[in-house]
Amino acid sequence: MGTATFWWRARSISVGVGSDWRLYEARIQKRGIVVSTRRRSSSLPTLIVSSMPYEKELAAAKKAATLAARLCQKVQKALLQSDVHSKSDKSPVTVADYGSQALISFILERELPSEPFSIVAEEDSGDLRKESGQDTLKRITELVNDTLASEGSNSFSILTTDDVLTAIDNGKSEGGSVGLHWVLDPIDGTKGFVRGDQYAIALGLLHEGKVVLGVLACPNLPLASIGSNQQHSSNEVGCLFFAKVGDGTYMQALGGSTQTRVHVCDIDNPEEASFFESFEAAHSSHDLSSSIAEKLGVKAPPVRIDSQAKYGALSRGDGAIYLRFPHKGYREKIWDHAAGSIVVTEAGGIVTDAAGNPLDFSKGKFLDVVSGIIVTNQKLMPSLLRAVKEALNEKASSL
Ligand SMILES: Nc1ncnc2c1ncn2[C@@H]1O[C@H](COP(=O)(O)O)[C@@H](OP(=O)(O)O)[C@H]1O
Ligand SMILES: [Mg+2]
Ligand SMILES: [Mg+2]
Ligand SMILES: [Mg+2]
Repeated sequence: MGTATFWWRARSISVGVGSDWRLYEARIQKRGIVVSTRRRSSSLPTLIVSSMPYEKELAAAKKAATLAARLCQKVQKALLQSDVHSKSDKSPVTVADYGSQALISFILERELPSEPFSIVAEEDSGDLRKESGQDTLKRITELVNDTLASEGSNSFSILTTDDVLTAIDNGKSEGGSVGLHWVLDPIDGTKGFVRGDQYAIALGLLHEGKVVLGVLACPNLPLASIGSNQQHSSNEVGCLFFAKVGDGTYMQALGGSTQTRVHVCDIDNPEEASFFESFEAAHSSHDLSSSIAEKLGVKAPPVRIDSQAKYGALSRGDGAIYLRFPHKGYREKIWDHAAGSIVVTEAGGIVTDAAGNPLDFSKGKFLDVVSGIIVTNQKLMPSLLRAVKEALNEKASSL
């Protein structure tokens, strides 16, 4: 008889019976749990169970977001007026938006062939299927193929215009509280992108309605801190933030390989804190956030930048607070917060609505929040919540 042995490591459990497992091995991989059975011809079985949750999903997401960032950088450099389209909500949608969505959808499906594939994404192919969209569709297809060719593999696929439409429309999933769903904003901060400022490629993964991993590619974000009063000799830009549930948040240079673990700042005195908000006053009330900042005693002026780059910057301690108060009637979408929120929470921060409730990503594409979204570290959250409540009450009584 063989002996039974248990090994415990940080994230794996191995149960072994017997000592020689050279002759047979079968692996079943399901939802990040690797189960291996190994036996030798004399039939002593060995069962190894190790948990590496979402490891391959994270690798695929980083690859997809990095390539999409390359595509977006190319377009932003050569941004032509004709690349800007108008959708019913009047937000500019660029060739890069569609190209990024098609590329990410294609790469995720290619890299994870054994998994059921579902993406909740911002764009759909409606306009590109019209006669008037044909030139744009050709341009997108060329861009996607050029980017795939730049991946360096000899056997890259060449996508047709139909393949591109199909890849974009993979993003029609409704999400929800059951199973695995990718959540994609192919360019978050489209207005910043068109202006030549900050934007992000934001990709998250939901499992049973909870965000379990997130990747944020921020091609124009400096690698050095952007907090107020910071001066750095390096002006290198391009950051990739990524986080997996229980594993912390990391940052690396886009296209680089050295990763650094990041943490939110540990300031507990609001007078030393600085805060982020949207560049666009139409997306978030600047008046309300300045009233909150005043109540808290924040001295520094707001840092206004576009996109989920704010979550990334906060996760590495560039600023202490992010305030977002959309104007009446606006409903938040999950792709604007899924990746950013896990990047911050895994770095030690807290993301809630204005009433202190955690964000609920399990209800489909909308993210219904009370009044707005607030983000900060553990120490500042109680006083921030008090200031938010006071400012909202004052606003309500002045109406
Ligand atoms: N009226 C509004 N209020 C709040 N958010 C809005 C808005 N109109 C658009 N947005 C969202 O704000 C996002 C940009 O965030 P930020 O203001 O932090 O830069 C946009 O993402 P897209 O650029 O992906 O469309 C869009 O989803
Ligand atoms: Mg948009
Ligand atoms: Mg967005
Ligand atoms: Mg977008």
